[in-house]
Amino acid sequence: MLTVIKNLLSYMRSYKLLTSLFLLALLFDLAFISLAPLSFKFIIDKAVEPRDPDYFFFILKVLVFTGVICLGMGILSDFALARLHTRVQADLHKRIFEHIQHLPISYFQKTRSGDLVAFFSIDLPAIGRVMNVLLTTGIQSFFVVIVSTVVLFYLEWSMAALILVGAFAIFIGPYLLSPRARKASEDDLQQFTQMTTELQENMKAQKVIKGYNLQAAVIEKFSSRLQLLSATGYRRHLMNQQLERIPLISLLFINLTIIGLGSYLALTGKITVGALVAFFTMYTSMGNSVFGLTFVIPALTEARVSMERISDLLAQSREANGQRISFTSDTHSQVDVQVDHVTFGYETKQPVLKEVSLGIPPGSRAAFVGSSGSGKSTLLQLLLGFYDPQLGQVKINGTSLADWNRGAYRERIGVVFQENFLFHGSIYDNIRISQPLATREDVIWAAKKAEIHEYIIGLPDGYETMVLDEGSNFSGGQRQRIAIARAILRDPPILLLDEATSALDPISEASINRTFDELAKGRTVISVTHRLAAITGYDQIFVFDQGKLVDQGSHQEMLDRDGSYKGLWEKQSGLSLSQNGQEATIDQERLSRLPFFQGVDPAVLGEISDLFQTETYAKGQAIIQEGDAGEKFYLIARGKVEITKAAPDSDSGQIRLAVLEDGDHFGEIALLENVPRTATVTALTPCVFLTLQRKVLYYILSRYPEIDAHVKRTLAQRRS
Ligand SMILES: Nc1ncnc2c1ncn2[C@@H]1O[C@H](COP(=O)(O)OP(=O)(O)OP(=O)(O)O)[C@@H](O)[C@H]1O
Repeated sequence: MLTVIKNLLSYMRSYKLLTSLFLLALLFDLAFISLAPLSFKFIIDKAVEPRDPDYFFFILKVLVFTGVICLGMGILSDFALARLHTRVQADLHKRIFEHIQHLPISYFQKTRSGDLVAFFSIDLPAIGRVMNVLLTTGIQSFFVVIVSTVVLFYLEWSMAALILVGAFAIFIGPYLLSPRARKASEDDLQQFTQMTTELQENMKAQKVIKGYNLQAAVIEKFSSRLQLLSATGYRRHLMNQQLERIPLISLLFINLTIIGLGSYLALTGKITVGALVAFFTMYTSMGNSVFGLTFVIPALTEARVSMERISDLLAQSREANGQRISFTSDTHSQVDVQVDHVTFGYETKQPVLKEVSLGIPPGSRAAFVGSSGSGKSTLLQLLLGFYDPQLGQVKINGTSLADWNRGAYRERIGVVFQENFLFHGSIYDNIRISQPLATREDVIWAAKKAEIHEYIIGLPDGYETMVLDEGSNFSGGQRQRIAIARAILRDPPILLLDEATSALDPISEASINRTFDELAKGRTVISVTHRLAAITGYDQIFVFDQGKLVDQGSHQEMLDRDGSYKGLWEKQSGLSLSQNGQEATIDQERLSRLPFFQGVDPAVLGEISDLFQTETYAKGQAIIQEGDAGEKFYLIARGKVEITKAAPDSDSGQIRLAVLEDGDHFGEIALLENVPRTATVTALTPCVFLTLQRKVLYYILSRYPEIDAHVKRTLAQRRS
């Protein structure tokens, strides 16, 4: 209880005047409430029994006069409390929100969103409640109990002493129960935040849930969650009921004792009738106050849990922020990036980047390429200062990023992520967010560069069109273009692109890449991409494999070197897309590099390449479902897919086996025989595939028995 009061006082510290006004007004109010019952003693003993009307009216006038003053004071205290309450709540909301904004990205990755929401939906209201209850019922009851106790001792000490013993019993029960009650509150809160996290996830996952017909499974999972929540909720309610019930039983016991003893004392003439009536009235008022106090206890227990959660949050370290260096206007276009022996892992013992060193001179264009999961995006996030390396350092213009003022540094960065968040608000505001000083013309200029202007002005509300639900009323490509417009509008000296065109169709992609080329002049551009054709003109390409930098140089230099880049390039070459991105083709040479077609006559390969069909899939769409019949082979002409398998324990969902991208293939066993698919394949970005049906392939091969045998043998070997 003391901790809660101490915390409340610290929240109210900034409002000393308002708090003093409230307490003063409350004091008047309370003085009247607690002393009014004493008037019975004077009315009965000095006016009613001696039949003295003058004295009676005198007391009545005093009562009315002080009553009116106290009523006014009571109203004043209500106003003061309302203001105090809202200001303290607003302060706490702001303080928590502000603190959350400065927490490192890693905090958000390990914290469930339900927990964050609960700070605002559960903890702050609990603090608000206890503040109200303590400052009204709490203080009032406490004050009345103290004054009444003194007056009761003055009226009749023996009965007052009995009440004190009873009061001890009233409080000792809840005191002993409170650790269990607190634990019950904590458990319930934890279950509640887990439920809200699941609920939020469920809302976002509706397409996947419906696409995979998972309704029954998620309802069942949610029901189990609700059962756990009901169990903790039941325990919490029961505890709170008991906290209120135990004092009531003690109160009943005291009532009975006092009635018996009081009447006996009056009967034997040890106290006057006036004193007895005053005693009972006073005692009743005290009893009500004690009763009021019993309501304070559950509120205190809840608030204590919430205050602990909030102070844990506020104790979380903020993002490291060097104070020394920030950009000056003359360094605007001079950003030199050095990565110096950097080792980093999200989990300290599992490095995702190992001893990476590279340099990107000012005004140059660099690309990070490599297989999925090789650490490209992670390095980009280190360049953004989202994480700090465990070993080595990232240097910007020769100074370690740790010494930069991160806010000032990031203000000079334009970044386009793979997934770009759009805020609830107009398209105009969503673009302008990167440059609050931008004029309407600037915003339109950026939108034109990002090739989204024409689309926006075609909408009924144009730039004022509202973005709903994180941008669900726009396509992935449109969202990406809005994000590109944002980055362009910022006019930054350093542009970071993380698969910035992954959601665009090939024509738009080529055209946006030309815009980026144009924008690159005088800036440092760092692009993470798996689409090598887009970066052949870059000054430097860095190739990553399993967290290591394995090759670097220009496109041509690395092709000449026959290193890992050449392998990546060859995988993607020989596949082309029509301008509209709807038709893909594969050339003979590329086909001959597929393991099971190696050594096959070029003429036959020519025939086979004509048999491939183009299939397109939207992001999130299932291409193959585990268990389905397999009759097709897939080659990714463009896009990225995820291969997953149901976990052996059906509750754990899907296990990710691999991520494949441009030039990769899957499903070749289907060319051999119709066996059920052993995994599920889902499009992570919009995808274009070249597909080959077993029946169609075998129709061709049937004309070439030798080749037929060779292909079947190689496929069978690959299967084993
Ligand atoms: N927030 C995270 N917490 C833990 N591990 C992560 C996190 N983000 C990425 N990883 C892991 O770090 C490794 C490198 O991931 P990263 O995203 O940097 O690879 P990438 O080369 O950019 O891949 P992609 O092309 O698929 O985006 C992967 O094994 C990935 O699972």
